[in-house]
Amino acid sequence: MAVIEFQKVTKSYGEGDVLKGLDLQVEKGEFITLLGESGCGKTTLLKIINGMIPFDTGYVKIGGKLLSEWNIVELRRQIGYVIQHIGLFPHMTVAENIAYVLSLQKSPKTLQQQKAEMLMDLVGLPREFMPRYPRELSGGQKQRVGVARALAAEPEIILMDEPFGAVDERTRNQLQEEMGAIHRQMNNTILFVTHDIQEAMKLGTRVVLMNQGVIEQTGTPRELVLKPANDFVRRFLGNKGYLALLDDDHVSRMYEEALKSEAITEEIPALN
Ligand SMILES: Nc1ncnc2c1ncn2[C@@H]1O[C@H](COP(=O)(O)OP(=O)(O)OP(=O)(O)O)[C@@H](O)[C@H]1O
Repeated sequence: MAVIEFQKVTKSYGEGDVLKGLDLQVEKGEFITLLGESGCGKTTLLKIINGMIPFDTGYVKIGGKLLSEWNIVELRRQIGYVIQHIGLFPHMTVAENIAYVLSLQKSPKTLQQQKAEMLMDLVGLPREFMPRYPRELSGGQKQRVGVARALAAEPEIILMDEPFGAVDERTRNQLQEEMGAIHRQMNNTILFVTHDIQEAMKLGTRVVLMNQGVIEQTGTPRELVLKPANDFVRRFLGNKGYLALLDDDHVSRMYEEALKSEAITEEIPALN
């Protein structure tokens, strides 16, 4: 059973449809990267999932249950949400921010403390940061707290909207590595919005490439590059898709082999 299911979903903010009959099924444990140009509807899709934006027609199921049947507060507590400017609570310490959902659930203080410690280790934050306030953290550290906070209630689904867009490149790379490791360890279902091809290719077990409210292609990074569904995909990825794949040693080796094999050489996009 799909954890998230969209069937012919449309959404308009007034003029024209921003989502145009979108179908998407996400299985448990997938790391989906939602890729596409600014304004193509990525954030809208994401916010429909946690009920922050209503849709017009079609249906959406979360955990097999129609969105309309969910108690929205309960739903949101089961879905972690991480955004670019993370919105940590400024008057709460790092530990309190991380344990926020647990405190709402009235879980015992000792458990909150243990959970916060475990999550700080997981996202690579030194424990001595626990009593600090958000204003005393760097951008990358704030994002780590944001990720830890989103993980605290052990949500099945985590939505991430350009979470690493505002940090420097080195920190961004580190955060990407860590997110990949967290996903491998926790095996939750992640939907991650980005307009950065490199990031989408690096993180996604499956990439969903959107364009003006429709999905042009979904597939593994490799499938998108080797078997682009249409000219849009081919143009969008261009050399960047190919080069992003080459960043991964393993895929790079597969490519070397593929380049030697006449059978699929033609499917590899030209590098000029
Ligand atoms: N509340 C709103 N009212 C009116 N139009 C909106 C609203 N929110 C989004 N839109 C429009 O809907 C379209 C899709 O927006 P959305 O934020 O989903 O795109 P996106 O792919 O996430 O873009 P970006 O990468 O720039 O964040 C855009 O044209 C945007 O201007």
